[in-house]
Amino acid sequence: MSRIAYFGPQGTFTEQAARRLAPGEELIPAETIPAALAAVRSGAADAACVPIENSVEGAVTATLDSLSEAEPLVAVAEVLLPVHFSVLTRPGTTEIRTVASHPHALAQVRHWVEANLPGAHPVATSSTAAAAVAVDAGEFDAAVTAPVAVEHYPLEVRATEVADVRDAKTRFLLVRAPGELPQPTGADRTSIVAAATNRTGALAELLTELAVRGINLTKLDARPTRNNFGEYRFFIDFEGHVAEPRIGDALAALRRRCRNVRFLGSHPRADNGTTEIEPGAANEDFTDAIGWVESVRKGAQA
Ligand SMILES: O=C(O)C(=O)Cc1ccccc1
Repeated sequence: MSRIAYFGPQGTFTEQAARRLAPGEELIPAETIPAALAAVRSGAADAACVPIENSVEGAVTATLDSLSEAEPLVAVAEVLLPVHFSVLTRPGTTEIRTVASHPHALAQVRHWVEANLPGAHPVATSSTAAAAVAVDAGEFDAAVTAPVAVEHYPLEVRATEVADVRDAKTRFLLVRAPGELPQPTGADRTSIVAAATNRTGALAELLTELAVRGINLTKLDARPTRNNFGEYRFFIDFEGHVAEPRIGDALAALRRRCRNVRFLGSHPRADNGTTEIEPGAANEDFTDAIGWVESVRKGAQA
């Protein structure tokens, strides 16, 4: 059985994602996202499940930052979960003055809280389930949690299906130490983090390397390197798998162009997205073109 570290404690959305991505495996809760990833780096876990992107709040920056630091890890699978919340209190609570949750959850229920719990103060906790733990301990009055949290903590459900934005979704990754990659499926996602050189047009050049090969971006985030003010790393997701000639060609170009490129994985997409390929940018076009250059070099044809 594999050991899967996940961003816990029990009852987080990430635990639900881990159950979907690694059914039947041993799940080990970690208190923070960096701790879940550190468990893989130290060998305490075989893989980790972490949130990466939310349809309302955007990137989960703790995940981006931890993936760009320390030993490289690669994403091997992803799952997309619908996100709506339950509001839990200690049984018998009459007055709600504080509402605790993960910042991504608080951001997604702000209007609901204003309308339904006027005057209640939002308080950030490390995860939605950590908010349930804190409410159970009497630290706060209400927790905004995943629906499953009530099965783990002795709290009462005050509201369900709470969400300012309907159909919000969060994408979660299963991350491992580098090793054998998942096979390409034809509907894959590749992720990298690149440090562009610090000069005019560097990011545009980097993106052009993808654009000229007809590669469709699915996400772009910038995060500070934390070393020099104004210096950023770019986290780029795009359609395709590194095993494909067109993607390999683009990665080789980025490797030439950038100060540093880290490969963060190629794996099947969970959003049923199709891969758009521009005319002249299909794998066969790349293979054919490379073959043609080789034959020109050998003097076989011009
Ligand atoms: O705190 C959790 O339950 C998480 O897994 C992170 C999160 C928070 C809000 C929406 C989706 C995921």
